[in-house]
Amino acid sequence: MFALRSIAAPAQRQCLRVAPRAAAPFALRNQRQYSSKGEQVAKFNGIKDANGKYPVSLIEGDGIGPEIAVAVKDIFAAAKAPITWEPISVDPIIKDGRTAIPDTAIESIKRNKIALKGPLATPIGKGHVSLNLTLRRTFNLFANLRPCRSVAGYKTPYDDVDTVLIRENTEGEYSGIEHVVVDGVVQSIKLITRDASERVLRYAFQHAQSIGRKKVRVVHKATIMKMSDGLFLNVAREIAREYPDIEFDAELLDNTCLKMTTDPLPYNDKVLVMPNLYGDILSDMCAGLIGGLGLTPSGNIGDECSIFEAVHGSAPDIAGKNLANPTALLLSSMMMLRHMSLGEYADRIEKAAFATLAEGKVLTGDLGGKSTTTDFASAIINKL
Ligand SMILES: NC(=O)C1=CN([C@@H]2O[C@H](COP(=O)(O)OP(=O)(O)OC[C@H]3O[C@@H](n4cnc5c(N)ncnc54)[C@H](O)[C@@H]3O)[C@@H](O)[C@H]2O)C=CC1
Ligand SMILES: O=C(O)CCC(=O)C(=O)O
Ligand SMILES: [Mg+2]
Repeated sequence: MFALRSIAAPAQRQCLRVAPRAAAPFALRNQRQYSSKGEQVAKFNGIKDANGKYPVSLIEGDGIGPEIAVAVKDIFAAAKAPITWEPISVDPIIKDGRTAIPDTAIESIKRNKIALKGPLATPIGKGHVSLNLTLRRTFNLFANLRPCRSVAGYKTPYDDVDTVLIRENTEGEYSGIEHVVVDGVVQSIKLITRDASERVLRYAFQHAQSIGRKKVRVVHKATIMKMSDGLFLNVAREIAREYPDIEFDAELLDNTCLKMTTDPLPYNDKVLVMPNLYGDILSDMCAGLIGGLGLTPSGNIGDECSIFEAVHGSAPDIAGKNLANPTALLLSSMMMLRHMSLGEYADRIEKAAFATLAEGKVLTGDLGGKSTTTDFASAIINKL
């Protein structure tokens, strides 16, 4: 039925028209929400504005960010989603010698309790600390939820991929604690704490329950990082005892990479949870299994507020050319709508987006098409 496309040979990719996959939307549907301490908390409790709409802080971001943000805004407007965008700038400032985001941005996100974010570029080797990390730390967004599902109509060597990856989001290898020991010798500290491990692991078990998965797997390298990954793994074993109905096991990261790229389907019944950098890398790898970074969403989940963003970065190689695929940010905004209990809008928009992808007539270059970001957004709007 499908023309086989090779991830390694994008030039030979073709699209076929197929019926859209039955509505099986991204995570957070029927989501129970929990605090980092594991208590069930009230659903999203943002306050509507005078027009009866929820204000959402919007960080358009760098590179392709503004282009894909316009696409999402146009689609939301066409779907009459009850959202008022509140654009904010997170241009870095230095506060007490550290990279920080401006107070106006912090106030906006705290007030609205929710934000949609485009990609933010990080300078290499020098300059400010990653603003993505700064946001996650500032708002204590302790879990990064990264689901990845095959898209009907876009054929890759792997059919029906449906992985759910949860990444510790505030410490680990991303701590950025580095110093020069002596000239030519630097040290970088991977910080793992019991507290941060507990809250993300508990979230992983609760998320597994809420989406009906019976298995949680920790991905680690405690053979080598015996103390840091060892602590994460030990905490996982402790938390697992609180969830006797969920099967728990652990796997070494390198083995996970091998197995997922050989046959990802055995991962479809599991929730994977892991320290920060492993989740960063594995989530890009998973995107590769289904057709690339243009397709994968994510949510940074915290107790007070949550920020939704694509897995991808600012894509400087295609920025400013109207070539980017807005699907990843759009699906992130669907996760956001479901988080806000606005699932009926998410269902409608998602159906139109998946139908457009499945039809294969209007696709961006990353999926083998020739259409622009704007054309793709218009095609979705036409289906709404
Ligand atoms: N959460 C965030 O804001 C993230 C930010 N970054 C930052 O982004 C910058 C660029 O990083 P890269 O390594 O180039 O990774 P990237 O994710 O920006 O791009 C990797 C490749 O995927 C393609 N791609 C990404 N998103 C796409 C989309 N929506 N449609 C079509 N193609 C897409 C790009 O064209 C590029 O070939 C860096 O400064 C990095 O620090 C990287 C990852 C996440
Ligand atoms: O902050 C950055 O520069 C990279 C972030 C990243 O790769 C991610 O969140 O997946
Ligand atoms: Mg990444």
